[in-house]
Amino acid sequence: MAVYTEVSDEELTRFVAGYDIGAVLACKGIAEGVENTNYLLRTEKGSFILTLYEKRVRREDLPFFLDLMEHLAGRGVSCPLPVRRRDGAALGELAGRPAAIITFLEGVWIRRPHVEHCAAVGRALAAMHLAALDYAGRRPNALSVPGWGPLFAQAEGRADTVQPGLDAAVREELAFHAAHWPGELPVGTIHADLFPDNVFFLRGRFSGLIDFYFACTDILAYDVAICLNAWCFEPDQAYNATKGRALLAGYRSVRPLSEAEIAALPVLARGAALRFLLTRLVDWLNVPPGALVKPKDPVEYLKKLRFHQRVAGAAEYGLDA
Ligand SMILES: Nc1ncnc2c1ncn2[C@@H]1O[C@H](COP(=O)(O)OP(=O)(O)O)[C@@H](O)[C@H]1O
Ligand SMILES: N[C@@H](CCOP(=O)(O)O)C(=O)O
Repeated sequence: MAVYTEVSDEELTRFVAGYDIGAVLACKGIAEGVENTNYLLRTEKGSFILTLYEKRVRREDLPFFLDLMEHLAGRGVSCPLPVRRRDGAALGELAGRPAAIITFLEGVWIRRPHVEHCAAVGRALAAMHLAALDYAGRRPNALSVPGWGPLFAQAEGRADTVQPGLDAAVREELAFHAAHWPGELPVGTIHADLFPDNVFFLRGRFSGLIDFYFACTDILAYDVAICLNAWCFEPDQAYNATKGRALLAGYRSVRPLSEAEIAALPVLARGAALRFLLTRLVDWLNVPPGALVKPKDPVEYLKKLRFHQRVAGAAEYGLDA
């Protein structure tokens, strides 16, 4: 359960009184997510998500995320909407943290995605990329190549306690990306964390996207690579090319991928694997005392990285011609 910050009844009542959503009927910590504190809030006007933004979220980035949700929803992307306070602000302060209330999205996330879910997420990702083309907000990706070295420094020589050889493996990979990261691919607003737990389905059909708190301005095909990692590996970390083919075909049915984007997929997928390996490693080694959170396994992403290192070309991801 990700609840880093407890909220007293008095604080909550005062906070919610700033909104036009009626009185609080119930508020429960949510047993999912690892980044922020989330509560399911029920009021006289319905169900909402109350989020208190934690360590990785910089306060100055919050308008980018909240405005992006409004922009996407306005362009027909199914995603939560920030609820505005009576004074018009989408962002407030609760228990010493920046906090917002967003609308509740109906649906559930899929624990064991099938091929059709991968196709649906490919389509949804491409639709999000297109809908965000005219989004004016810009946010450089703090978790791209220049950020990976400083992130790894937070594991301070402790990587081998998690997996022998991990320290050297990460150092080699950092050097590889410093030399090979592609520079000329189409850039736009990316979700950057579109894992199965951030995509909802209702009665078997795609119902929407959540959790835009890693969204940033970066290479669009990098977002595709993140999804290949998150959706197309089996629990034993074997790559499933049928799922990969479905995800890529779904994406390309909405937004074509250029030859350069396709050629770059193996490097982007390696980078995506390293990025999540690093955040998971740092989180694994630094669980805040008393926090109700289950850190995610970094070694899972080392295995994915090893797969991409062996890939000879993008065709291995299951690309149709
Ligand atoms: N708008 C929403 N509608 C419904 N459920 C939500 C919504 N936002 C978050 N949740 C629930 O909270 C969980 C954690 O949210 P998430 O944004 O992924 O957390 P984190 O910021 O820690 O990554 C989700 O898996 C989902 O169960
Ligand atoms: N998706 C990341 C963790 C952060 O996302 P959350 O939505 O699960 O809080 C990972 O799997 O490492």
